[in-house]
Amino acid sequence: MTATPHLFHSLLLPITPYATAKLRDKPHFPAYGGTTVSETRTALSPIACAYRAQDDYHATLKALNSRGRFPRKSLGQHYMLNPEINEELSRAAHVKEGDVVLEIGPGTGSLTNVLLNSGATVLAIEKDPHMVALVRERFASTEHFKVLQEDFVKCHIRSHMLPLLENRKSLDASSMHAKVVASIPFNISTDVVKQLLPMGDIFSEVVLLLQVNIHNVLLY
Ligand SMILES: C[S@@+](CC[C@H](N)C(=O)[O-])C[C@H]1O[C@@H](n2cnc3c(N)ncnc32)[C@H](O)[C@@H]1O
Repeated sequence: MTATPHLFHSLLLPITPYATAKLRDKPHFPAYGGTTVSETRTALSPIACAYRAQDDYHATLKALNSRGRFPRKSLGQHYMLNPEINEELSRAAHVKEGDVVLEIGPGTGSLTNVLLNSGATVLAIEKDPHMVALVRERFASTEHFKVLQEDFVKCHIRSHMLPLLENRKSLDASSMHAKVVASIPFNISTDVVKQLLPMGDIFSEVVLLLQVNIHNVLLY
């Protein structure tokens, strides 16, 4: 079966309020500087605000500074400072409990955090070894996260995804497919799309945040 992946950019769904009750039941992942989400939540109310605040401008800067890192243009390191967009990306792919999600370039892990909180298992491919170390440490407490230090353009994504999906053969047909949700490095956008297009047998949903001009080039 071959399905054409869907690419979203400006077609993201309208922003809706957070499902705070759902978040309360989700596992808590360590945030930067040793603070845990649960600790942040007790200090702040409502819960949704604490959750949002975790990956804002200051948290991202703190995470990068903690490792002496600065965004590198050569790696397309533009970090998401608006947590609502990450929520939108996850929602556009209908990410739910039990899904297997491929993320390309997790960076500081802001989108990863949203995907894990939705109950997904996330396989992330990150080229920068410093960011690999950062997210590996951040999500060390969960078995639902794995990061590989690889160049996505060169990696054999099929061989990474198939074992994850094999484990789910006993489940219903919809769980035989994985999803891609990523805010991708702009400099490899075309290569990423070319690599994903023939993989409709593996991915049921592909939601990528693309630069506007690249989106146009791909459409016309
Ligand atoms: C646009 S940032 C997105 C970071 C994060 N998802 C966010 O929204 O804040 C792109 C990320 O992809 C990584 N990256 C760049 N080139 C890559 C490649 N060829 N393969 C895998 N990851 C790459 C960068 O190091 C960076 O972490």
